This record gives sequence, C-alpha cells and structure tokens, in this order.
Amino acid sequence: MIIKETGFEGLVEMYPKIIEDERGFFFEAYNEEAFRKAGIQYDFVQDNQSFSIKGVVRGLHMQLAPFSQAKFVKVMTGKVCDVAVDMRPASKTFGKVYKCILDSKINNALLVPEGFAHGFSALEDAVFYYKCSNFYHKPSETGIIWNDKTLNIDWEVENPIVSEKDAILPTFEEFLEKYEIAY
Ligand SMILES: Cc1cn([C@H]2C[C@H](O)[C@@H](COP(=O)(O)OP(=O)(O)O[C@H]3O[C@H](C)C(=O)[C@H](O)[C@H]3O)O2)c(=O)[nH]c1=O
Repeated sequence: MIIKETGFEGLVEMYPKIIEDERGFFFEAYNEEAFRKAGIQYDFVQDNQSFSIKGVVRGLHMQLAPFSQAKFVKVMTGKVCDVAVDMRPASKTFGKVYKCILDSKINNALLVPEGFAHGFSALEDAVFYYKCSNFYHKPSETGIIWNDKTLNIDWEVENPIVSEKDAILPTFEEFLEKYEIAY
C-alpha cells in the first residue's frame, strides 16, 4: 500500500498493492494492521455503499461531534471526483478544499478524517463504497451546499443531479454562523 500525503493533516490518498496473474488481479482492500503501521487508527463500525449515475453530486455532508465520522472511501466501479473540505476550526487548512479522482481502474482510496465535509461527483456511473468510524446519526447530520460561492468547487460535471436534501444545505458562511465558528 502506498500512502500519499495531501498537505491536509490526516487526509491521505492510498494506493493498494495490486497482484496480477493470468486470472485477473487481487489486492487487500483494507488491512487494520497495515493502516496501524501507517499511523492510521480508526475503529470502522459501518460500511456504506451507494450507486450514482453519471452527473450526480452527493454532499457535502458531515456528522457533528460526538457522531463525527472518519471515512475510508473508494469506488468499486466507475470514477468519481471526490471532495473533502477541512471544517476543523483549529486546522491550518480550515476551509480549504481537497479534490481527487477515485477510479476503479486503479483502485485508489481516500482516508477522510473526522471534521471534514465530504462529497463526490460521478464522472461515470459509479458504485461508491466506504467505511465509517461512527454510526449514522441523522440528528447530527449537516453539510454545505455543493455550489457554495466561497468554496467555489469545480465538480467536473455539467448541471449536476442533486437530492432535494442537498439542494437546501447551508452555505459555508451560513455554516460558520450556525455553528459559531470564527473564520
Ligand atoms: C448516510 C446514510 C444514509 N442512510 C439513509 C438516509 C436516506 O434515506 C438514504 C440516502 O441518504 P443520503 O441521501 O444522505 O445518502 P448520500 O447522499 O449518499 O449521503 C452520503 O454521501 C456523502 C458523500 C457522504 O460522505 C456521507 O457519508 C453520506 O451523507 O439512506 C442510512 O440509512 N444510513 C447512512 O449511513
């Protein structure tokens, strides 16, 4: 497994060691010991899977403490533009956006720490699969609207398909005001 730092504390891209033979290929999609040796220690308690047709944007979502979730995210099929926004007030990269392409052709993954707002756009029809370090807790769910002017994220899709719930998420500024975060 190759780990690539991103410049955001705790946010790392991961590239598994893929073993190919005449049948196809094999790789360890998750290994707690390998993660621990890499300094990544989460007790993942819930795995989620979603399917998105090309052009969908899901997010930006996060759960507030004490239900905040670290996520280990990847695609099983297809390709997405994955986005993580650092919403940790004490972080030197607070309010900064990190984007990376997750592609089932190379099986890369992203470890998103607690305190990040997370979303993705489906660049192709895609099955998205991720491990969470805390259970789903709807009352603590929040997020930021996908087309927020301050974050100004290029999702790399035209006229995205967005859920009714996501279409009314707060802006970045409204989020700061709602949760009394100085910026
Ligand atoms: C997240 C979640 C949702 N649900 C139910 C709630 C709704 O009835 C349905 C769809 O939920 P939602 O529209 O929030 O699903 P996504 O838009 O894919 O949300 C996820 O997508 C972005 C990219 C994330 O990073 C979050 O982990 C997660 O919020 O599944 C559950 O039953 N359990 C869960 O853990």
